[in-house]
Amino acid sequence: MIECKNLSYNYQDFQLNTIEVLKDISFKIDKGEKVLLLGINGSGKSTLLKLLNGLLYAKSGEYYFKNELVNKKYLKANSKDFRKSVSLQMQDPSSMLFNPTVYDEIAFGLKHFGFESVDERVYHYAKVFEIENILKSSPLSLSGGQKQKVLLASLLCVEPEVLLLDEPTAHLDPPTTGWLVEFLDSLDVTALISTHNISLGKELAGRAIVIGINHEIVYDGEVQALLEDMPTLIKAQLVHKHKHAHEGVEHKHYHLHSWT
Ligand SMILES: Nc1ncnc2c1ncn2[C@@H]1O[C@H](COP(=O)(O)OP(=O)(O)OP(=O)(O)O)[C@@H](O)[C@H]1O
Repeated sequence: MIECKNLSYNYQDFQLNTIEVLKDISFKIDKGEKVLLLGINGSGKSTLLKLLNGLLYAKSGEYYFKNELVNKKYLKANSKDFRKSVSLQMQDPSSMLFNPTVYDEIAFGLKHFGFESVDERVYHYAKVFEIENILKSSPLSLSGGQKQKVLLASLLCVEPEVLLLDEPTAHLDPPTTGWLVEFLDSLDVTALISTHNISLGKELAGRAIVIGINHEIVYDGEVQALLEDMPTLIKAQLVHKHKHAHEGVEHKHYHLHSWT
């Protein structure tokens, strides 16, 4: 479904220095596969998701979607189909909510992509995400968790084939996080899910891709094997040290659990 071959990307800072953020990234994701995307702050996860959503173009290397090379020419010719098929949830939900009401927000994509029974679908997804009571509210007046739910409802209602999720549980409370994890598990969709909450790893996906501190892939394999691979976790800085006591003896050692 998705294939990246030797993708690289860089930005320029305000002094026009080149900043490498993705180096020689290669992987394949099959249809229906759910994959975690892990890496420290600034390792390049959001940039990779934007490349896969066609918001950015690779500086070198190739990106194939359903065996088609995704470049400017492809996107010009297939923009609508591609946008309907590949949905990106950006890290900050506020940056993606622009309609006057929650109802309009969910209906927007449905109307844009020519779905029938828009009203019925909006109410269906509002029910699924338990946001029926805020359909008339302005998205900007909502809490972080409510915004996240509205955004996910507006993306999922057009039934994308690929979901690119950038920290989908970031604004959610523990019960809503649990609900979302189960909900994603129930979806028959291909997904690449960026998260810092490694403790949710096994619930979210079977496979993990880890981008290391040098912006290269340092691991691509089973989540469970990664969780048992302390040298790789330390190398990619996916574990933390903090002080705590066992039987009254205070000490520090590496921990995998999330802080949240
Ligand atoms: N538009 C931009 N212009 C210049 N530099 C950028 C831009 N967007 C991101 N960067 C830089 O690229 C690097 C990778 O950023 P990116 O957001 O992809 O990382 P990330 O792994 O998603 O981080 P986080 O876990 O903090 O969300 C960072 O150093 C960031 O400062």
